[in-house]
Amino acid sequence: MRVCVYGAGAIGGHIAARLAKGGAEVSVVARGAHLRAIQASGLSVAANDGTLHCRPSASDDPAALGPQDAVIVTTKAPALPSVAAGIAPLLGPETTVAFVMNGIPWWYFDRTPQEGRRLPALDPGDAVRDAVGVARTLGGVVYSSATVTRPGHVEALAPDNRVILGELDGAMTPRLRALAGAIEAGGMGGIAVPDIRDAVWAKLLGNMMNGPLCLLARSSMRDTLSVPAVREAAIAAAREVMAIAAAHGHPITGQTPEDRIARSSRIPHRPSILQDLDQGRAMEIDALFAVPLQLAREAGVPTPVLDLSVALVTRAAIEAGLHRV
Ligand SMILES: NC(=O)C1=CN([C@@H]2O[C@H](COP(=O)(O)OP(=O)(O)OC[C@H]3O[C@@H](n4cnc5c(N)ncnc54)[C@H](OP(=O)(O)O)[C@@H]3O)[C@@H](O)[C@H]2O)C=CC1
Ligand SMILES: CC(C)(CO)C(=O)C(=O)O
Repeated sequence: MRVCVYGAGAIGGHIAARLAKGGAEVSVVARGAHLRAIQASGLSVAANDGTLHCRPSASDDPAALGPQDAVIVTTKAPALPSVAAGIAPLLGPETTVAFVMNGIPWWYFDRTPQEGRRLPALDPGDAVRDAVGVARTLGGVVYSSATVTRPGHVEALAPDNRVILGELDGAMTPRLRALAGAIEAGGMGGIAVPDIRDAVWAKLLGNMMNGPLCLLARSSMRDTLSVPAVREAAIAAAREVMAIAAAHGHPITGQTPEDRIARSSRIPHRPSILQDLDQGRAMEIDALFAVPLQLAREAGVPTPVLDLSVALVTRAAIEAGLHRV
């Protein structure tokens, strides 16, 4: 299977290495010093089950990589317009494109009773929709705590490593199973599900519970959540996310806020949105925080803890020049 990972940073680098380990023919779109390091020495991932190393074809020009069986997009949400502008050479008539990212996705209302509704903050001018098309699109969510530690090197040491994929209409199609299987073959969970929106909300629980608080504390999940008052705020935020998800028909089941916080409290990872603030990169404020809170307002769900924490981190992002309203 020919698979290109578009935006092979922390998460994309980890997925690319897993795909290569599983036997897929992998290429990556990357840029800058990270691209040059991959071209020169390959991609290394320090994972919980050992170090992975692969030598994918790598370029910042998708035309150099050509049409694929599948493309996995793993950029940050604010980079999606650049993906829309670049992706055409990777697409053949049958190419699947999986968006494996955090937050509410641009395709959220497609193939639902609200078909036709758009989320302009997530896909300005319908650029991704027009470039990729809904028919090719798979939704995706990833559990992994990953960081690019230096060009060409990713660290992803936490034990929970899974990619969850789904068709937008819930069908369990051969292309969905094939891509999940290619990831699974590399030793990372590759799970095909019939309701990817449930998985989107379950993942958002972690991002909304931890993200704003870690941003305010400028600290890892483990350090931030070690403070009892902060842990209480995180539990309150998690309850708010669960209420929004349930109000939109995607109840988060099988875990309590306390379970989720106990898991996060063990991980010395700086959430990727904090890594963006650290490194001066555009922040995923809309996908992770603003759009979910817009959905809360629409459903009449009160979210006082998130309202305050998100307002503060949005201010910080604007002040840092990493977000625009
Ligand atoms: N890191 C983590 O632990 C987790 C992250 N996520 C989610 O996964 C997604 C990816 O996050 P993460 O891997 O951390 O992000 P990274 O910033 O590490 O990786 C994204 C990569 O895409 C590159 N990129 C962006 N646009 C282009 C382009 N047009 N051409 C070539 N390369 C491009 C970036 O380059 P450059 O650096 O030059 O901008 C960067 O290397 C996000 O939605 C995030 O929220 C989900 C779970 C955990
Ligand atoms: C923090 C984590 C691992 C889960 O909430 C994440 O998704 C991120 O770093 O963006």
